[in-house]
Amino acid sequence: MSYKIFEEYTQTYTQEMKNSYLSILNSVGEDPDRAGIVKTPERAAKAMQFLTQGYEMDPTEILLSAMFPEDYDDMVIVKDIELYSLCEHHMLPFFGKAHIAYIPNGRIVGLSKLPRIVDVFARRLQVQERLTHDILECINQTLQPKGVAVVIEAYHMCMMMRGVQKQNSATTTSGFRGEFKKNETRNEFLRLIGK
Ligand SMILES: Nc1nc2c(ncn2[C@@H]2O[C@H](COP(=O)(O)OP(=O)(O)OP(=O)(O)O)[C@@H](O)[C@H]2O)c(=O)[nH]1
Ligand SMILES: [Zn+2]
Repeated sequence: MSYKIFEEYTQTYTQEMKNSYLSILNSVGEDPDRAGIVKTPERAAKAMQFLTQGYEMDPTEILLSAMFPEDYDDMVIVKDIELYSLCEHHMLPFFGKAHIAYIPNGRIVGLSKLPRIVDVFARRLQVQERLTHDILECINQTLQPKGVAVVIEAYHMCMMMRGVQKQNSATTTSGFRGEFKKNETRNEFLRLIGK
């Protein structure tokens, strides 16, 4: 897509979202012309575009852009990667941390690319289980390591500020492929991330 077409597409999309937020303001009983919120439909549209920008990004391309041949074949762990996503049921935030490990199979990946792909998948409407598997499968299929593991711990605002209203219940999801299916390897990873 050329820059000009992309700009037009973004502007159309912003305008559509702006109108939607305008009608939400009306629906909640607000006066959309009130000074404090007159620009809110546009701000909210831009915020939502930011929070869902992952649909426009290609995580495979990100990993492929920084893969290097290397003989290291022990565990690589990047832990405590903060994430912010939106649950697809209520479009309310869920947030927490991802921990990722892999065992290289002749090549390594630039470390920053792991948090980058977490963001690509987190900045879409998600459920925590799918987010975990999206990250896991992307690394498994693109890097083809000897093993890969992903653990996500998150708090869901839809369970905190509404609905069941539980403030301290974190949800943990995990996925393991290859070598991490073995208890010994999996336990080493869980110990190193403090679980
Ligand atoms: N499995 C899973 N469920 C989620 C996630 N985020 C939100 N949910 C749940 O999605 C469910 C949607 O259930 P519904 O009964 O259709 O919606 P609801 O009436 O708003 O449910 P309550 O939240 O219980 O009030 C709720 O149980 C949420 O807690 C997630 O990442 N994974
Ligand atoms: Zn929800």
